[in-house]
Amino acid sequence: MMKKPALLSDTERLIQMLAEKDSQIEKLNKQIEAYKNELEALPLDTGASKPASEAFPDIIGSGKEMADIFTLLSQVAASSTTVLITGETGTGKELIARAIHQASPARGKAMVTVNCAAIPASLMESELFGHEKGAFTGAMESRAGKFEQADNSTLFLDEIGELPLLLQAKLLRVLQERVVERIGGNKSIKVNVRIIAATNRELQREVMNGTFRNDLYYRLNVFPIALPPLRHRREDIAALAGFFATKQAKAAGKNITGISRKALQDLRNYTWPGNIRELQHVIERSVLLNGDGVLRTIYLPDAPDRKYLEEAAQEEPIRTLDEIDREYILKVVNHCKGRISGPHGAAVLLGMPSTTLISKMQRLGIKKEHFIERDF
Ligand SMILES: Nc1ncnc2c1ncn2[C@@H]1O[C@H](COP(=O)(O)OP(=O)(O)OP(=O)(O)O)[C@@H](O)[C@H]1O
Repeated sequence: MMKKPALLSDTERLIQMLAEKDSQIEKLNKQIEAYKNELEALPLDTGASKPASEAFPDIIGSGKEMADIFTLLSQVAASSTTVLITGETGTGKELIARAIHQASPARGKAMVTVNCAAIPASLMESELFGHEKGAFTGAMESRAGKFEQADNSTLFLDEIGELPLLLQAKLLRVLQERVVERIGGNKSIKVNVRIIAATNRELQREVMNGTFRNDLYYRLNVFPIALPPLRHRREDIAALAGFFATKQAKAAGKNITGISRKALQDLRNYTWPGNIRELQHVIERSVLLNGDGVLRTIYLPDAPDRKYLEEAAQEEPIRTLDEIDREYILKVVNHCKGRISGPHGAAVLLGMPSTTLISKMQRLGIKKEHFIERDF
C-alpha cells in the first residue's frame, strides 16, 4: 500500500521529463527552421522573373492582376484608341504607356511625352500647341508643339490630373477636332495623334470637385487601364525582386547567386507605398550593400520612416470649409441630376432657399459644366 504513491510519483517525473524534452525538441526544430530559412536561398532567375508575355518583354508579373493587364494591352495596342492609365505613383504607368506604343503600328516613330505636372502653366499651352515667332515676349522662333511633334505617333500625357482648367478646355477642343492652332498663329494644323494619358489622381473625384472637366474625362476614359498597387499583388514581389537584382548585379559587376527566404519574407511583409519604383530602389541598394553570393539582407527604409510613410498615406489632407462645401454641394446637385429648385431639387435637400444655394454656388465657382448629369 505504501509503495503505490512512490510509483505514481516516478511515473509523474518521467512524464514531466518527457514533456520537457518535447518542448526542447520543439524549440530546436523552430531554431533549425529559422536557420534553414536564413541559409536556404532561392535562385534569382526564377521562371517568373522572365517576362510573362513575349509581346511586352519589359513587363514582369505573372499573377492574376497582371494577367488581366496583359489581356487589356493586347486588346488595345494595335488600335488608335485613347487610353487612360490610372494607378498610384510607381505602379508602372509610363512603362505600360511605352509598351502600348511599342506594340502599336506607330512603333517606328518616337512616343512624345508631356509631363503636365513638370511644366509651369504659363508655358504649357506653347509646349502642347506650339507658337509662332513673336507670339509673346521671348518667342524668338516659331516652334511646333508636342501635338505636331507626335503627328502619326503617340502623345503620352503624363499626370493629366495636374492640367489647369483653362488648358483642359483647349485640350478638349483639339481632341474633338484633331486640329491645333499655334499661339499667335492663324492656321489650323491637322494632327493624327494617338493619346495615352496617365494619372495617379482619382479623376472622377476631381470631376466631382470641379477641378477636372467631366467632358474631357469622358473623352480620355475610352479604354481605362487601372494598375494595382504592389501591396495588392504580393505574388509578383519575388519575380520583380529577382528581375531588378539580376539587372543591378550585372550593372555593378557583382555575382549574386540567389535570394534568401528571410530576405524574400522581409520584402513580402513591407507595404510598398512607393510601389514598384520603391522596390526597384530597395533592391538596387541591397545588391550594392551585400557581398557577392546570396542576397541575405534587404535594406528597407528605417522603421521611423516607414511609420511616417504609413501614417502619411492614411492621413486625410486638411481641406478648407469652402472645399468641403463645394464637394458636398456638387454631390447633392449631382444626386438631384442637376436640379436646384423644385420639390426634387438640391435646395430642398440642403434645407435652404434655392436663391441662397445659387449664390453659394456662384461664390464657390460651381458651374453647370461641373455637373455629371443634367436633367434640364
Ligand atoms: N511590371 C513591371 N515590370 C518591370 N518593371 C516595372 C514594372 N512596373 C514598373 N516597373 C519599373 O518601375 C519604375 C516605375 O515605373 P513607372 O515610372 O512606369 O511608374 P509610374 O506609375 O509612371 O510612376 P509615377 O506616377 O510616379 O510617374 C520604372 O523603372 C519601371 O521600369
